[in-house]
Amino acid sequence: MSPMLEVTGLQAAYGRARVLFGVDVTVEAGTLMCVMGRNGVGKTTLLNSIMGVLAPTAGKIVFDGEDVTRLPTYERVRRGMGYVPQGHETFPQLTVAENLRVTLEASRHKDRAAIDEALEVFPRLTEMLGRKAGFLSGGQQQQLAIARALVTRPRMLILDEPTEGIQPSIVAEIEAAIERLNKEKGLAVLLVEQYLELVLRLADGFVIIEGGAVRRAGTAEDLRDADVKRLLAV
Ligand SMILES: Nc1ncnc2c1ncn2[C@@H]1O[C@H](COP(=O)(O)OP(=O)(O)OP(=O)(O)O)[C@@H](O)[C@H]1O
Repeated sequence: MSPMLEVTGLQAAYGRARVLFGVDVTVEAGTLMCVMGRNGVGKTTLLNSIMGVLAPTAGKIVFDGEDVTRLPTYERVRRGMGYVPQGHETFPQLTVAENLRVTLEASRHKDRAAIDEALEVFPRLTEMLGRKAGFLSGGQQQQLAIARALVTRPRMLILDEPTEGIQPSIVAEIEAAIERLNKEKGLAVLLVEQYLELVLRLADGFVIIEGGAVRRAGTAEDLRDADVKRLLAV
């Protein structure tokens, strides 16, 4: 079986400032892989490069057997890569329902049932369909951001710190949703996450980025090693 996502030798830079020097990450179908590392090591840069938001300077990105390295972001989304960027981005002036609808209209399938499927994962949003996204709490906005990605019916979810700065009760709901999407619905997940306990519960594997490359990789169990913890310490 070929991997769902295979990233090899990925390099990225902002002008002359090089951030990634050759990152390799593989996500097998149906598994949850976590990307970790201290602040500013380039985790967001990695996800943006994988999605084509940022053009990598070298390397290859293969999604479900197809080389997508040169495809625009929307073509990657069409092929089943669902992206939830850092900072729970939504359209603040639109209602929850409108946020989901514009995503559906931009999707390839345009099947309205996808909105109900996404709401089923986050029932709390069902009570807020008429509310403007800008008036939701941070945690609810994060749920909406994930729900929007789900409306495209992705085969893989790419999530950038979905629990960052979010109240604990909603963090638990978001964790449960990610777990269900991965374990029950079989979605592959690539997750940037600093919350170690959550990673220990959900991840099949991890990579730690340092110095622009993968410094350590292993199973969730290996995250308990003292030297791994040292690589994560701020
Ligand atoms: N648009 C940009 N222009 C120039 N430099 C940038 C830009 N975005 C990020 N950087 C720099 O690239 C490096 C990696 O940033 P990135 O956001 O990818 O790290 P990160 O690991 O995701 O950090 P955090 O955990 O704080 O989100 C940092 O030194 C950052 O200052």
